[in-house]
Amino acid sequence: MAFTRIDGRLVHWRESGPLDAPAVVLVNSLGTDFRIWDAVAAALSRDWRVVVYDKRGHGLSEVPPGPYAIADFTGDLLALADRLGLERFALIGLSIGGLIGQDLALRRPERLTALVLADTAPKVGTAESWSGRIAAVRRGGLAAIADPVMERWFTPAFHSGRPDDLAGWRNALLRQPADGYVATCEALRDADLTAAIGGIRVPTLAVAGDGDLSTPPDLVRAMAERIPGAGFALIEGCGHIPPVEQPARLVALAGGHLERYGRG
Ligand SMILES: O=C(O)CC1=CCC(=O)O1
Repeated sequence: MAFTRIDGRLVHWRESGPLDAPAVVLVNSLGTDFRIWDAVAAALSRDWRVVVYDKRGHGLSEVPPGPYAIADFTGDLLALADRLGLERFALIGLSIGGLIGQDLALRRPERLTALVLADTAPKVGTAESWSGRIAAVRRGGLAAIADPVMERWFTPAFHSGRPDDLAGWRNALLRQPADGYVATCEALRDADLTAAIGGIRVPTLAVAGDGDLSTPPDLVRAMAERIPGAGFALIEGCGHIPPVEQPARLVALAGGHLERYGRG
């Protein structure tokens, strides 16, 4: 693990795999830090230079005052890529991480070799749902929303079959900075790339957990249908967080897409 300052703000990041291999950056969802990628990074780092990082407001990275916008996260990612000397890279983005990937593909397509959009959409949730969540966290902290979030993150089979893992990931959510969480919800509340994503020209694969309650498969499929040439694949037995619930299946799908396009 490593820390670096970008624009004066501390960023927590880690890389693995051969430094001379083509690069892939893994971009997190709301309320998670880069530990969700451990199994995926371990598998991909056999062939790829894998970079993970805690986006602003999360994990051990700094929590600048909100509200944030998707463009802020995109700028942070580009600045980190510049610092690490990644001229071009593939991106696997989960949920808001996928929104950041869509935004980057629209703003700076020349920086991306390939895009994997996992459990995401050009617009996630509604203004009302985000406002409700923001108010709940401001009142009661992350504990106020942890149970319904766990229902969305993981399938009933995960809840019943892996209770200790469930408790651990619930702890991971509870320990995210509440101010950073709220500021990120504000970015999600305000983001709508629906009209823009038809302009994406980066080779894209969309994947969705069949049991995802946050960005259900039909929403993810509809996004793929708007992006020229994008593929779509379903991950069975999976909620909103495939790198935790079905890492091997995500690696198989994303790895295939990276092999095809990510070496460019
Ligand atoms: O917390 C959730 O509902 C899941 C989620 C929505 C956007 C994101 O990044 O995660």
